[in-house]
Amino acid sequence: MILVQDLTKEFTDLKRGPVAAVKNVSFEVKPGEIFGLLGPNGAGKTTCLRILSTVLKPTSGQALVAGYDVARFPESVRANIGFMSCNTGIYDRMTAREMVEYYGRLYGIEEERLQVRIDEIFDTLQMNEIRDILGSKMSTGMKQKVSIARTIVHDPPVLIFDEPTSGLDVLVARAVLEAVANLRDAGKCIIFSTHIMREVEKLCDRVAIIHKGEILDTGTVQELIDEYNRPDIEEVFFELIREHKEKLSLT
Ligand SMILES: Nc1ncnc2c1ncn2[C@@H]1O[C@H](COP(=O)(O)OP(=O)(O)OP(=O)(O)O)[C@@H](O)[C@H]1O
Repeated sequence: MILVQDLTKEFTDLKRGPVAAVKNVSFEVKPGEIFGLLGPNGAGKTTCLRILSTVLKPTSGQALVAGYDVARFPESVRANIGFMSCNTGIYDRMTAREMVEYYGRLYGIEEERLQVRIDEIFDTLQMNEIRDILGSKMSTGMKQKVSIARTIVHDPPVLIFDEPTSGLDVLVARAVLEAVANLRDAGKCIIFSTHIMREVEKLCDRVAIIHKGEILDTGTVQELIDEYNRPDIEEVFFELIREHKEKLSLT
C-alpha cells in the first residue's frame, strides 16, 4: 500500500546551505497496519509525510502510495489518502456536519452517498451530539473529531497522521489514538509520526526510528527491545540516537 525506496529530500537553506531532511529512507506499510515514524524534532518525519501526501517532490528515490508514484500521479495519490496533523484547520463559521460535507464535496462524492457516509462517520466517531455546533464554539476534543471525520470522509485506503495528538490533553489524545486503532482494525494502511514513546508502544504494529533524516532501524517494539537488549523502546531510541550522533561526529 505504501512503498518507499531510497527516498531523499534536500532543501537549500540560506543559513545552513544544503540540508538533507530525508536521506535514503526505505520502508513498506501494509493494509491493516499502523507504521510509526518515531523521531525527535527535526528528524525528517514531516518532510517524509509531505512527500507521501504529494505536497513536496522528492529529490531522488521513489514512493508508491496505493500503487501510484507520488511524483508521477499526484492526483491519484491524493484521491487515495487522508492526511491529518495537529493543526488541521477548522472553520469557525461552519458546523461539524457542514465542515465534513464541505470536504466530501471537494472530493467529488455524489450527494446521496455523501449523506449516508457522513451519517456513518458521525455514528462511528460518536459525533451526533456535536453535529450542529459551530467551529468557533467547539472544544479541542470536538475539533479533533471533526478533523478525523474530514480526513476519512472519502474512505481512503491510506491514512497519514503527522503528530495528531500534539498539544492535546490526555483524554482527547486517547480518543484520537482509539480512532486511529479502529481505522487500522477496519483494514486501513496507516502511517503515524510521533515523538511520544508511549504512543508507539500502544499503537504501532511496527516502527522506524528516524534521526537527522536517516532511518536507524525498523521493527516491532518487541523486536527492537530484543535486538538491542534494552528494557523498553525509550532506551532503544536513546541508544540508537547516541550511536548515530557518535557516527556523524566521526564523519
Ligand atoms: N522548507 C525547508 N527549507 C529548509 N529546511 C527545511 C525545510 N523543511 C524542513 N527543513 C529542515 O529539514 C529537517 C527535517 O524537518 P522536518 O520538519 O521534516 O522534521 P520533523 O521530524 O517533522 O520535526 P518536527 O517534529 O520538529 O516537525 C530540519 O532540519 C528542518 O529544519
